[in-house]
Amino acid sequence: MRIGVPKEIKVHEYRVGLTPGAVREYVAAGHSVLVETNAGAGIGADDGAYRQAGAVVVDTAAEVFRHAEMIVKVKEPQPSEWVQLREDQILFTYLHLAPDPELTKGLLGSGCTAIAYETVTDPNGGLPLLAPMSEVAGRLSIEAAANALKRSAGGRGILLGGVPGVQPARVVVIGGGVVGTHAARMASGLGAEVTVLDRYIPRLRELDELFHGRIRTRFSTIEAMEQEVFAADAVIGAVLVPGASAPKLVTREMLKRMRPGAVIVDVAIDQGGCFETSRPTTHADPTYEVEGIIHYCVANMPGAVPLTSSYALNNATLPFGLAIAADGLAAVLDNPYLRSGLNIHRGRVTYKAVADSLGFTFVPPEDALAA
Ligand SMILES: NC(=O)C1=CN([C@@H]2O[C@H](COP(=O)(O)OP(=O)(O)OC[C@H]3O[C@@H](n4cnc5c(N)ncnc54)[C@H](O)[C@@H]3O)[C@@H](O)[C@H]2O)C=CC1
Ligand SMILES: CC(=O)C(=O)O
Ligand SMILES: [Mg+2]
Repeated sequence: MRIGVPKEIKVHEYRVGLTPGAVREYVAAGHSVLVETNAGAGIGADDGAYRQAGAVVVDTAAEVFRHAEMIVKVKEPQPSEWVQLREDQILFTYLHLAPDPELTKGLLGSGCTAIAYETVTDPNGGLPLLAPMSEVAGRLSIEAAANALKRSAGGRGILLGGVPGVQPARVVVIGGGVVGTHAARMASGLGAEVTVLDRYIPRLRELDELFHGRIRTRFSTIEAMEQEVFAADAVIGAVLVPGASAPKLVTREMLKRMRPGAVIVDVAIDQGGCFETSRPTTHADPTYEVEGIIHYCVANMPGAVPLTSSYALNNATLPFGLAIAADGLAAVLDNPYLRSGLNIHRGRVTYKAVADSLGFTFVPPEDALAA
């Protein structure tokens, strides 16, 4: 198969769909790889490194989109990218369609087959292609909170870990999955007081074991949420209902009862965010204030640490990308992980939570692929 890797064009997005090492694996398996010039600049991989790995380096994204049978990216296609997609093409990348009707319509109109990293699902309900970036974003969320809490940034001026004799910050993490666990690990490691809210009790048990009592866990009810959020210095939004728009768990009214200068980091913003007042921001201008609360809502947090993130992402995507390259749509039909990753195929929405969120008719992947 001919694989194409355009340079990422989202604001301050420095990751790359394939590292030179991943290119080498595709080439070793008999595929050809087209890479846009400078696609790897953000991870210090120059065109020479890609050529050495066996890629053909081309001058423009247009050449990549014209010739490739499968496009491998990181972020959801931007408008100038989705207009270049076509019916016989496979797109393999993060999509986050539920909060994005324009992108969904664009992909439907292109006729392409779009497989979303974030809904590729293992037999236990785990999300193996989301997990590595959730690990990164969870860890970064505490750095973001620490920065925004500084007085010079508009925050309360509290140091996460405090110092001997002065109490540390209270960090509340809503959602104890991958993002939440890694946020809790960083925050407790820095000495903050950490509480994790989740509505899945087995997960709370696992966290209790994992942290040996160094964090508190609470079952997520409206009452628990209010008590924790009102007393928090920083709140991390880390919930997920796979593929669906995030539930709005903290309202604008609730912000009025929070501590002035407290910070919210809405990691779930890529699925629409779990705070009523969240709107996507970029690394160029990451924060804004509502009701005296600093909001950090960057939808591509791992893009800030592209070296770590690109390698972590490629480790996870490589076997699936190779399977698609080997067998095309047959791999998507046969492999249950990839079947659950299929979000769009030839003008149909094939992921139920996306269809439900946006009001489209859901067509099961098996039916869409058989048509
Ligand atoms: N902004 C960014 O750059 C990035 C954002 N993310 C996003 O972070 C979010 C979380 O991802 P993961 O941790 O991987 O998901 P996950 O599936 O591992 O964890 C989600 C957790 O939320 C819990 N949950 C669901 N509804 C809840 C509710 N109403 N109240 C309390 N808990 C609830 C679930 O029980 C689960 O434990 C996703 O939206 C993901 O796309 C991930 C990576 C980067
Ligand atoms: C998961 C995601 O949205 C990201 O890594 O940017
Ligand atoms: Mg997005």
